[in-house]
Amino acid sequence: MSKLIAPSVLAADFANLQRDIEMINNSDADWIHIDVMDGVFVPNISFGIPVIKAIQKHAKKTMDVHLMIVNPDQYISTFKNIGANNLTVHFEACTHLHRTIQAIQKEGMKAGVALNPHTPISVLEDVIMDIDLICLMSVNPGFGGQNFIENTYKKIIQLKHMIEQSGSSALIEIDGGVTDQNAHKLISAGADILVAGSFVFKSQNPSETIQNLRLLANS
Ligand SMILES: O=C(CO)[C@@H](O)[C@H](O)COP(=O)(O)O
Repeated sequence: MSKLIAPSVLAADFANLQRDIEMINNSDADWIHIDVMDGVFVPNISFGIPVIKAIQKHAKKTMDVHLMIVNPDQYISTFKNIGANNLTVHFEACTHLHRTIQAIQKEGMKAGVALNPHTPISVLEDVIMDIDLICLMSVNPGFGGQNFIENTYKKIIQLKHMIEQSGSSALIEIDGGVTDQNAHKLISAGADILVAGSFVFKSQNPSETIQNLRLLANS
């Protein structure tokens, strides 16, 4: 399977959101990554339902929605209705994680589980067969533009091993501090999807940057 690039619109220009979504549509990007932050689970607030509805009107790529919120269960059908294809919740925010995964899949979406940098991958042992996507946070969630945490490589290797041993088909997504300096190494360690916000949107030519990341990921 070819490796996927998911630009994170957290770093887009919100005053020109349609332009930036169309840039993603016309680029080599595979998914569009959408970060929802509630100011409770993480110390920042990003955007919510009305903005995602506006994104849906223009987005032509898979909408990969990452919830950094407490009580995600109460919004699952709402996110389905506004176009989410993948819905990722945080392990640290879910009391009944298995129930949450089932509820997401029942709505016809792919279910993802995200782990904060301090959370060991061993917490996924009993749900690994049930999830479609694991998002390893390679920065502390809440903000774009942070430095990549090097310990992530070790976690990718451990997770890849767990996936192979179990026979799970879950994909590994890396989120935070992804650049052209670490993209190839992340894929070599076992990553399947790279989320990149600042590196794409703060570059001179975001479309070319996406193309370059995709080449590096698949080289
Ligand atoms: O979830 C998050 C941050 O909490 C990410 O999706 C960021 O949007 C990644 O941004 P960069 O580190 O690539 O700027």
